[in-house]
Amino acid sequence: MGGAFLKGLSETEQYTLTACDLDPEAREAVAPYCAETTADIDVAADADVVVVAVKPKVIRTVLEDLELSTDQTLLSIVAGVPTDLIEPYTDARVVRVMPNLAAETGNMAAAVTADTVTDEVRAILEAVGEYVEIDESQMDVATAVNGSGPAFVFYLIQAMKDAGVEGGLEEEQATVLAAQTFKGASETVLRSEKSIDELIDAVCSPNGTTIEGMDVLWDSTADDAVADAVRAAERRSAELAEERTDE
Ligand SMILES: NC(=O)C1=CN([C@@H]2O[C@H](COP(=O)(O)OP(=O)(O)OC[C@H]3O[C@@H](n4cnc5c(N)ncnc54)[C@H](O)[C@@H]3O)[C@@H](O)[C@H]2O)C=CC1
Ligand SMILES: O=C(O)[C@@H]1CCC=N1
Repeated sequence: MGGAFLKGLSETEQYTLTACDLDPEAREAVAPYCAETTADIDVAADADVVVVAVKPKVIRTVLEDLELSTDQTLLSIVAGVPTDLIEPYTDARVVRVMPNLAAETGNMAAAVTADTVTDEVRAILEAVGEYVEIDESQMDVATAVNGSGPAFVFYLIQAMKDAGVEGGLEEEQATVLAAQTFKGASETVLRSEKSIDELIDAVCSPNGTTIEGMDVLWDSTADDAVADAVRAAERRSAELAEERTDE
């Protein structure tokens, strides 16, 4: 996720980016997008904003090694680790963000804690996509919707693509048609003033093809399955917080 963030930010040419990772392969992978890559965490002392992008179980070690001052911002993208567990380890202002992998293409959906976000962080998030400001109590569900969400959408694109292949399309043709359809539909939802129900209605020509497919979906439990997936991810995000609290 840190690599996706770096790649997206590098495209904007607005930031001087330094990547710090213990793994040489990880450093090599992001080197084209950074001014510097290093294993030396002390470089963080020179940054205005320090993004912590390690796995939840590693964050404490990293926080113990980071020495930041009050004029710096520590932006944590670590799932399930609340601000109040991070703050005791640092003098920096702590802002919690749940990003997603689409940062890489400048299409990230992110959620950020409203009571700690600064204009500096807003500018970073805006540079690589769209963000919403939420209460930290909503972070677990946001983690499920937009953090884990890309995987759920990949799954749905695959289901649509597979149906296209089964109907006779080439694998590549079906992939382009399914993925571009998700992309176009997403743009429509973001830009249109119509509700999603009104948009569905606009695609359903009277006695046409879409209404036949929609009747199948409306009669199915597809929406329940999606909601169950979001709830399972949300539960796991809350569990991660509890596991951290236990330590
Ligand atoms: N993968 C995703 O789509 C998203 C991930 N996140 C969050 O981002 C964080 C990272 O997740 P991933 O990128 O999936 O994991 P990852 O395992 O791919 O990346 C973590 C990186 O941290 C490095 N690392 C481990 N210990 C370190 C240390 N002491 N100092 C410096 N670097 C160290 C590892 O070498 C690795 O390159 C997690 O907390 C996750 O919850 C949040 C939103 C989306
Ligand atoms: O699966 C995970 O735990 C991370 C957090 C959100 C997306 N990936």
